[in-house]
Amino acid sequence: MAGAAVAVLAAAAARRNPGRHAYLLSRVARELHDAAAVAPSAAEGKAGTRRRRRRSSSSLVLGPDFPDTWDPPPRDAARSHHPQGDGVADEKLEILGVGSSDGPECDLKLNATVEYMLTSTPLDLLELAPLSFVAYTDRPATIIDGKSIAEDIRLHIAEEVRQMKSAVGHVPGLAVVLVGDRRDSESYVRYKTKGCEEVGIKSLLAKLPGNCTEDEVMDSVLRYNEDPSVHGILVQLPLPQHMDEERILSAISLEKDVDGFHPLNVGNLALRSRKPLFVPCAAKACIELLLQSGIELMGKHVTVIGRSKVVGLPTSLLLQRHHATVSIIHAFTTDPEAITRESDIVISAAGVANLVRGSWLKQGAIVIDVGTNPIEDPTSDYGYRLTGDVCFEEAVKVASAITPVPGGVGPVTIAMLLANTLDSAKRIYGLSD
Ligand SMILES: Nc1nc2c(c(=O)[nH]1)N[C@@H](CN(C=O)c1ccc(C(=O)N[C@@H](CCC(=O)O)C(=O)O)cc1)CN2
Repeated sequence: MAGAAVAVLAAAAARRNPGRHAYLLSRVARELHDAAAVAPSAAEGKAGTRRRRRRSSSSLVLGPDFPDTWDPPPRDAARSHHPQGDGVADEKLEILGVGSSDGPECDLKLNATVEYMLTSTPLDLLELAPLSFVAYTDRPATIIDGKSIAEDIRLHIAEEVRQMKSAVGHVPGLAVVLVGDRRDSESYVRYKTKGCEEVGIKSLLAKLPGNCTEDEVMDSVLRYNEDPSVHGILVQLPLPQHMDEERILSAISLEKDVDGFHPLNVGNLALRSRKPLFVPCAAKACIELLLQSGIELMGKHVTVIGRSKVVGLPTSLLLQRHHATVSIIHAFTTDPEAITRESDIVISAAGVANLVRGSWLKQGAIVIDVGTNPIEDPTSDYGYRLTGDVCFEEAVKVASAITPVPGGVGPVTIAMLLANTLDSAKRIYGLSD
């Protein structure tokens, strides 16, 4: 909302409710401040450089509400994106053969190396190239720095939490239900608790043994539903096999469902005429990373790999709300490479290490890697390390922008959870914009 419009609303609300007055005025100041900030694009600067970003508000994340008329889309929106310039004519490309191999990371063999001076567009080149060849540019992709984006978002949330505290005397509260002792789940819950501490959100944890009953989990959820100091509730997934996940997630109060997994929130995300109260955090993180990198979604061909409730499904629904053309790839898809090779943007949430090879990508594609897969690594202190779904060392040579693992989608996912918890508390205290 424009700063001036917020100012008018703030003045009107102040007459009705002086308690909101100070809060809304500080929001006006922030809106005006944000309006002056320049939204960066991946085209600007090198990865990792600190710069001011405009945070995408919840309504921006849900996408613009345009009707489905079948007029041709604006030309700009449909053009393919290359953050480091419009097209790569005259750019030197290395054409590398791909075959079986002893490559270090992604089992890549380079059979032949041919250098071309490219005088046409990358697409033309790929059409001319034999299928078994992949074009690698000598200009590596921009690395989208999720850690730094998450840090900016947390600073913004911390400021809003302080304002809430002085306006209504309360801070947002997040309750987590953790069942069992999976090491990965325990780490993710630790990140969530630490994130809460950093921004001033109160966190509560119900830790239950893996052999507890479904009703004990339900009791924790129902207790948090009734607790007025709790504005967000999540049940860490996966739950042990013997539990009915859908029953438990449906028991979370719709107004506190900060993971957005309640069937009504998922349904409202799927229906374009409706607004869900919450959007799942990883899906929101993918869109946030793309928008903050200045990447246009309307009219783009985006392929989502995976269709889980946690990432793939909500991401594909959210992308449609942004007017992207969405392909969904899953374990039964025949020839997934053929689909990804046609895509402007590839978002992978398959949970399979190094599934997406360089040869799966179109030159200049944007790659968002949601996978965090543990793979054996005797050189690491833990005996394993995390790797994404995408073979980074190959993809970085083909893509124009890519998220790393770790340090890409993960930290922004946690930041989105904090943002959802703040939004929930604002809604409950009548402080929403
Ligand atoms: N109730 C939920 N359960 C699960 C969700 C979820 O959103 N809600 N998502 C995943 C796990 N997850 C959050 O819960 C999650 C996964 C990974 C990260 C993250 O920050 N990863 C880091 C690397 C982690 C490391 O080094 O250990 C990164 O990518 O940089 C955050 C959250 C399944 N369950």
